[in-house]
Amino acid sequence: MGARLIDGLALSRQSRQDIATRAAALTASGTRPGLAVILVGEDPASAVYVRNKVRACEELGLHSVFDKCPETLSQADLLARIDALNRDPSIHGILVQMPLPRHIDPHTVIAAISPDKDVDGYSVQSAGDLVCGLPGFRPCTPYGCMKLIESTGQPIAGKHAVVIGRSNTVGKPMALLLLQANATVTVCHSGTPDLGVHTRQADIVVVATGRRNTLTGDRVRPGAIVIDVGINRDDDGKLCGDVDFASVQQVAGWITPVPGGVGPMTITMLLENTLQSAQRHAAR
Ligand SMILES: Nc1nc(=O)c2c([nH]1)NC[C@@H]1CN(c3ccc(C(=O)N[C@@H](CCC(=O)O)C(=O)O)cc3)C=[N+]21
Repeated sequence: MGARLIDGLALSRQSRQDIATRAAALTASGTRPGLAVILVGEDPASAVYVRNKVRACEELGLHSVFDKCPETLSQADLLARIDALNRDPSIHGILVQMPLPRHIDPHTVIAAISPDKDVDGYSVQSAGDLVCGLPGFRPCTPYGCMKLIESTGQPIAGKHAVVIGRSNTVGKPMALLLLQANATVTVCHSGTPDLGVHTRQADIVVVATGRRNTLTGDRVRPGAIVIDVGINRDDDGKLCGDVDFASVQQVAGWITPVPGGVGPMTITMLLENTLQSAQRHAAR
């Protein structure tokens, strides 16, 4: 048997077609959605992701600005660049790629982005909107995970969901989105003594620890939906997730691959948030 694959590339392709159609309509009515991406430094993985984001904008007909800054950029200079983009009417979304060099404080940088251009959903305002169930920007990775889970056609309400990881960017917002969809939610983390006790009860497992082989088949309930947020390299240098795909795939009902699962949907939801921001801007 084996799990059915949740194809993040196929779902991305469908969703991006829909975003492109809505973006074209908004552009025709006078507002072309625009995204600014700031990269500080030379981290090779970050360079790949940022390039993918800018390319996705171009493919969908969105306006994009790519600001590539040297590793030595001062925090004051970064804040000045953000301030200019905050006031630029052609820009509806601002993304500062993480991680930042050590001399720059990420919280200060996120707080400098105008809350109505926070398409990453990283600001305290966006986090508060999510906690309170108000409309606002949802963080792209957990937002994409929700779309991947929904694409199975299985109901979320009433299900037991286990989130492994508690980061501000993935674990915490993921738990809140699942809660909003009426799942019963357990959050596990590095201080959880026995992960399997929880994951064996789960109808849905989202793994976001950044560690290979966090979840193995013996800790999965037969038929469960497994979403793998991780991006790691195995001993051969090949891209792999946080899930031991070979063993989990034999037990689970559905599973996302790495690559081709959560990654492409993260970028798709960034485009969706940018479009929504431009729509809100046009309505004002
Ligand atoms: N301000 C900010 N916003 C982010 O959204 C953000 C960030 N910083 N910092 C880093 C993480 C990571 N992230 C990814 C997005 C797409 C893929 C992606 O497309 N992955 C492809 C593979 C790409 C490859 O070949 O390496 C896939 O999974 O199929 C991966 C990772 C966004 N992040």
